Amino acid sequence: MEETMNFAIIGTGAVGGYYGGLLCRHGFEVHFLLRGDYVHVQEKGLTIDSKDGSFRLKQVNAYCRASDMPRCDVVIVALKTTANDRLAGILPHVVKPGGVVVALQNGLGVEKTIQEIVPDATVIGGLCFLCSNKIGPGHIHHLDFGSVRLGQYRADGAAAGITPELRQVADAFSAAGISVDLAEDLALARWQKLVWNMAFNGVTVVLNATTDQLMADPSALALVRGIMEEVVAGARACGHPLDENFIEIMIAATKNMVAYRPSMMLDFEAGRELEVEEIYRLPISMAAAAGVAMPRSETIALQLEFLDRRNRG
Ligand SMILES: NC(=O)C1=CN([C@@H]2O[C@H](COP(=O)(O)OP(=O)(O)OC[C@H]3O[C@@H](n4cnc5c(N)ncnc54)[C@H](OP(=O)(O)O)[C@@H]3O)[C@@H](O)[C@H]2O)C=CC1
Ligand SMILES: CC(C)(CO)C(=O)C(=O)O
Repeated sequence: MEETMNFAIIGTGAVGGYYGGLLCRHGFEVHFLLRGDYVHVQEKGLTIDSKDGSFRLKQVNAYCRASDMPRCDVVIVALKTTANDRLAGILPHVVKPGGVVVALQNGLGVEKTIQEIVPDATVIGGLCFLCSNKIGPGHIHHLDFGSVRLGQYRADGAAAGITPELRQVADAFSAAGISVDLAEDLALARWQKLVWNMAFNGVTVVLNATTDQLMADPSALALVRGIMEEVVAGARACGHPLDENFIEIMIAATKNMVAYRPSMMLDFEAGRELEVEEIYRLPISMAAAAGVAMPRSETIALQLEFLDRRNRG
């Protein structure tokens, strides 16, 4: 499959536009599904401003209807999770029999949703360590980082190990210049990423402060740390043994990071719906079912829901 592997990008925004753009630039056949930017991208292509080297793709395969797209070997889902209710009308049209779907999204539960829609597909989860933003029609600004951790989904939540499909997708990403590492246990990797996302995505919105401002203030840092402790406890109760010193690793990494607005803060500022369900509600309810309460995270989730409703009228 590798030589002729073709890709569909479902949601050509900060993540889909960036990684899809890199795959396309490398020479892979890539088909982009768009919404608001369709006419612009069909006429003018995609522009990627990147700290690793900017580039323009003058002509791309652009679509506004999934039913017009060819079936692809690898379908990359890069919608906001708030749009995942659209996937049932999209994926059955674009996934080749025996194909692979890669969910490049934050939070929990996204692979389960996808597997239920396309039961015969191999489903892979992708965790993006990326700072990217769509700043105009077909115009992506990649600010920092860019690596992806890929792991294969299993419905029972057990570690799937490193499968041939996982390697094939990783090889294609690497060939396109994307830094990839492989997770033997996708569920563990998703909880690890939540340690950062549950602490920073919501708190930056609620306190209207960037990551560096939170790190510099003892009260905000105590809140961040407290949420991280809850996530580690929740993960452990759900059978994913996160190490206690993982928190210190995340804190140290954030201290060394540039002042940053996580994707949820960017969504809030742009008036977009917040990904509260997958980043907060699902982990909180899974931890509760396993006997662990997450009171700080619950409070942040309630505040986010209020702010989100008010923000979007
Ligand atoms: N941005 C980042 O740096 C990071 C993001 N993530 C995660 O990645 C995921 C994707 O986020 P991101 O790329 O930032 O989001 P964006 O909002 O930038 O991109 C999503 C794209 O999906 C498009 N879209 C929405 N609904 C449809 C539809 N029905 N049909 C076709 N296209 C549609 C949107 O179109 P339109 O342009 O019309 O709105 C938009 O361009 C999220 O889960 C996020 O949390 C994770 C790490 C970092
Ligand atoms: C961790 C980070 C910042 C990406 O690297 C992220 O997941 C987000 O912005 O939501």
